[in-house]
Amino acid sequence: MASTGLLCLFNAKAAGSVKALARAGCSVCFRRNFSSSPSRLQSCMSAWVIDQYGTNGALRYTEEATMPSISSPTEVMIKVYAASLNPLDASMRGGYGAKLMRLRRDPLSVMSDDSEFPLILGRDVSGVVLDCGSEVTHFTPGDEVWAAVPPWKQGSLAEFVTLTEYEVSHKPKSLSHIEAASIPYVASTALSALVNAGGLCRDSAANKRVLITGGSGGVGTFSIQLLKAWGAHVTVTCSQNAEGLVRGLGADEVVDYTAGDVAEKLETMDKFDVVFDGVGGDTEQYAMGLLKPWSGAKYVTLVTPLLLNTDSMGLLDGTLHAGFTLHSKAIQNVLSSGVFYRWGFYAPDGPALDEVSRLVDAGKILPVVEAQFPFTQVPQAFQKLEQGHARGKTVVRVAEDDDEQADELVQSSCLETAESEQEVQETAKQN
Ligand SMILES: NC(=O)C1=CN([C@@H]2O[C@H](COP(=O)(O)OP(=O)(O)OC[C@H]3O[C@@H](n4cnc5c(N)ncnc54)[C@H](OP(=O)(O)O)[C@@H]3O)[C@@H](O)[C@H]2O)C=CC1
Repeated sequence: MASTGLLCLFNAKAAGSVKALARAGCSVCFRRNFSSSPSRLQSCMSAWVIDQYGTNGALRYTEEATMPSISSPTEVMIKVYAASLNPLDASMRGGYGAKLMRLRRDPLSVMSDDSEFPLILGRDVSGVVLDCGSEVTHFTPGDEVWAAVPPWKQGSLAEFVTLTEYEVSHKPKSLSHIEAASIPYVASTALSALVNAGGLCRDSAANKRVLITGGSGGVGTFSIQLLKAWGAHVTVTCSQNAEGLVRGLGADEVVDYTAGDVAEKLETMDKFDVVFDGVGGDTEQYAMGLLKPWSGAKYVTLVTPLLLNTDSMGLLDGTLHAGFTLHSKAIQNVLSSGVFYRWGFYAPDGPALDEVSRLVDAGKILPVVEAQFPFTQVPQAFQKLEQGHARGKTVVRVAEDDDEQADELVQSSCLETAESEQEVQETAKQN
């Protein structure tokens, strides 16, 4: 370590604040100096990218990914501390949704050969604001933030990510970056689906009977807690070995879908106001019969054919086909039993995350981190994701906390000093 770095380190420590290191601009202590806008200092960053769609082998680590920049006055640049993985990341790595995402990224791309690669995956971020556009009003550099990165934007498996102010929220103070990164994407999805499609909200959910299928995964573990915080009665389907987890998060009733006919068991229960389906497939067949008829009850599924249709049929035909499927199911169900059939989707919503942040800091929502991996092991994190049977979330530590880094440096430099003092004493003794 350079002596100037050591000097900074001890001055900062003596001043009682290791963060003073970064403010003092002791870039020599760190791999990079993040205390100024990086857009002026560097043009490359570390990231995991894909250059083509494929299996895990398509993931490539590079230190030469293009730095994002603030290209509109409402954008915020974030230094990523932690990211987490969602099933969508593995699907997108394989090309799922490629046509629609490409159009959303760049509407002119359908008429050109411009490639979307290299593409950075990762939908959740917890980090620190580095730079803000001139019209950003809610954030300033240094703020700790969290966000769900829309799938059409470059993701969070990178040192930096740029989002619009509307997509970003202040991170809950009570959570570490690793814990915080486990929440935004599942929270944004659950909120969008439950509120916009399910018609539930803080003021209307009390005593509503809600069934969540797939309660042990990322969306499920968050939704149980959100609905309990809103006063709903929550029934969950999951495997037998996840019962303790979902009950611990507040589920009132749990049905083990691996032990016999799940539909039969659910049919013995009182009917539901909302079924929130994170499993799809057969669930749809029996879920309609579980809802209270002619009472405005809603079935909301996250497992929709929209992106599969646009991938296989093209944008126009795929969208029309998906729209036809949705409308025919919706009409059939509302006419036959007065229940509403709806699709739920992720939607970016920073203000909704502000509300989640308050619930987290009030102790009403806990992060459920099942596994965490260092940034060097992103392919292993994908392997874990693809094994399925999630019990909460898989998180990637993109950067270590500056305090921890500085403390480690302080400790190692103290060690170096102690070792050199010992050497001096030994040399003196020999002389
Ligand atoms: N439309 C949209 O915008 C979005 C859609 N999604 C989709 O929602 C679904 C859930 O997402 P997420 O929670 O992140 O996924 P996870 O992989 O985190 O969780 C899925 C959970 O479901 C459990 N499970 C599997 N089969 C069943 C079953 N038959 N009955 C009950 N539980 C089951 C799994 O555990 P085990 O196998 O051990 O039982 C696992 O705990 C995914 O299909 C995802 O793609 C998610 C986000 C946005």
